[in-house]
This record gives sequence, structure tokens and C-alpha cells, in this order.
Amino acid sequence: MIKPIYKRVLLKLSGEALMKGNSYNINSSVIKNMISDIAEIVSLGVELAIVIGGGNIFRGISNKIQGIDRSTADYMGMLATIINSLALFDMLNKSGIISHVMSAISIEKFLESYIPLNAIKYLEEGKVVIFAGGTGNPFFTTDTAAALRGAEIKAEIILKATKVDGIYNTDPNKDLSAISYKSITFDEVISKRLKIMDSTAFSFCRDQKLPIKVFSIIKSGALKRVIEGKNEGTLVYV
Ligand SMILES: Nc1ncnc2c1ncn2[C@@H]1O[C@H](COP(=O)(O)OP(=O)(O)OP(=O)(O)O)[C@@H](O)[C@H]1O
Ligand SMILES: O=c1ccn([C@@H]2O[C@H](COP(=O)(O)O)[C@@H](O)[C@H]2O)c(=O)[nH]1
Repeated sequence: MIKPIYKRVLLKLSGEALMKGNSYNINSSVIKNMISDIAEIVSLGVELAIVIGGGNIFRGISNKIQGIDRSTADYMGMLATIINSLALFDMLNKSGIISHVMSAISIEKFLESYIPLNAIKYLEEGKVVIFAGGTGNPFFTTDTAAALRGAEIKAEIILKATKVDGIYNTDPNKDLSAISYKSITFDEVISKRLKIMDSTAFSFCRDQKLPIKVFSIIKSGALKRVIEGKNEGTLVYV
């Protein structure tokens, strides 16, 4: 029996990774793959909270509409994260993984509001908790929401599952000669302005001494390998 090295984690799932190709949507086969990875770690007894981005819906819209105020656009982005969270919630429950969605923006009709103590209770009961609606504030991102929620529920680490397999010295999607890091300090990642996560999230995690692991959401089994402490992705540490 494999022993996980973490008891409680906050998994940040890329919104953009939910789409296939360049069509801004939710691809159910991509979600199914995510769910089988999630099922593996839940079965190991890991307490799992999730924040999912909204890029797959929001960037498609914002690319087309111009002249909207930043804060209005940001609320649209937060609503996009709620749509993704509901899709994930529905498919997790259908796969037999009991989950709850808690939203930073109140939509009483069908969403529970974010209450930290209730979230912790669910986690202790072995249920997956999805934090929707980002931080609830414009001018932020779901990376920052993941950092905030992770600290509040006392997660041991933020696991950023994204479209690249770690942090590089430059964007690997733009520069084929980019070199990857196995580990890097928060000070370095911030001073080098590496754009894999926003600097607010990095600074907050540094101050809270909350490590981050960046790894590929596409690579099958990568999440389990991270949970087992195997060589996977990039660790950001204090
Ligand atoms: N130094 C770097 N190392 C690795 N990736 C980088 C770096 N700089 C920029 N990137 C880019 O950052 C992207 C990941 O950030 P992005 O905000 O798009 O993803 P996400 O948070 O996973 O998505 P979403 O916002 O939809 O949730 C990668 O796909 C990569 O192209
Ligand atoms: O706390 C938050 C979280 C998100 N937003 C807006 O939503 C989009 C989508 O989130 P991603 O993290 O980029 O996937 C983001 O670009 C913001 O516009 C927000 O305002 N506050």
C-alpha cells in the first residue's frame, strides 16, 4: 500500500486545460481523466480541496468582447469558475466521489457559501471540497484563491496542475530551449518574474510558508506521483 506524503492538499486545476484544442468549452473526456487521477489519491486517504480556473470559458468570451470594465469582466471570470466547479462536482459525484461546492459569491438557490469550518468538516469526513468563485473579489485570480483557501484549511501544499510539466526559466510554450527547475525558492521565482502563477499568489504562499508543486495536468498519473513524493514537476519552497 502506497503511503501519501501529504494528509491534506489544495489542488488548483487549470481551467484552460478543460478545453480540447482552441475551442473554449468544457470537454467531458478531459474532466473524466482528471477524475480518475483524483479518485486515485482520494482512495489513498488524502483530504482533497480543489480550486478550478475559468480560462476555458472566460478567455473565450473576453477575447471577443471589448470595452467592458475590468471589475465587470472579473466577475464574469469568477462566474466561469462556478460553471467549471459545477461540472466537476457533478461528474465527481457520478463517479462515487462525494463532493461539495462552496462558493465565494453567494448563489443561494443552488450553491453553499464558503464557510471555512464547514469545509474542514467535509474534508475530515473524506469528502472532496471544491471552492468556486475565486476569492470573490475582482483583480485577483484563482491561483490567489487557491493560496488563500489552502492556507485557511491548513493544507500542507498547493498542487498546481497545469498545461506544462513544471516551472522553466522562460515560458516553454514560447521558447523550446527553456530549462526546467526541479525546485526553486519563492524569492527566486518572484525576482525572476516567472509567469507560471501570479506574483500575489507566490508572495502570499511565501509569507505563509506554504509550498507549491507545479506539474502537468495532462500527464496521466502525475498527481499520484506528486502525492507519493516521487520526482515530478517543480517544487517552490521558502
Ligand atoms: N516560466 C514559466 N514556466 C512554465 N510555464 C510558464 C512560464 N511562464 C509562462 N508560462 C505559461 O504559463 C501557463 C500556465 O499559466 P496559466 O495561467 O495559463 O494556467 P492555469 O492557471 O493553469 O490556467 P487557468 O488560468 O485557466 O486556470 C503555461 O501554459 C505556460 O505557457
Ligand atoms: O478571485 C478571483 C478569481 C478570478 N477572477 C477572474 O476570473 C478569471 C478566471 O480565473 P483564472 O484564475 O484566470 O482562471 C480571472 O482572469 C479574473 O478575471 C477574479 O477576478 N478574482
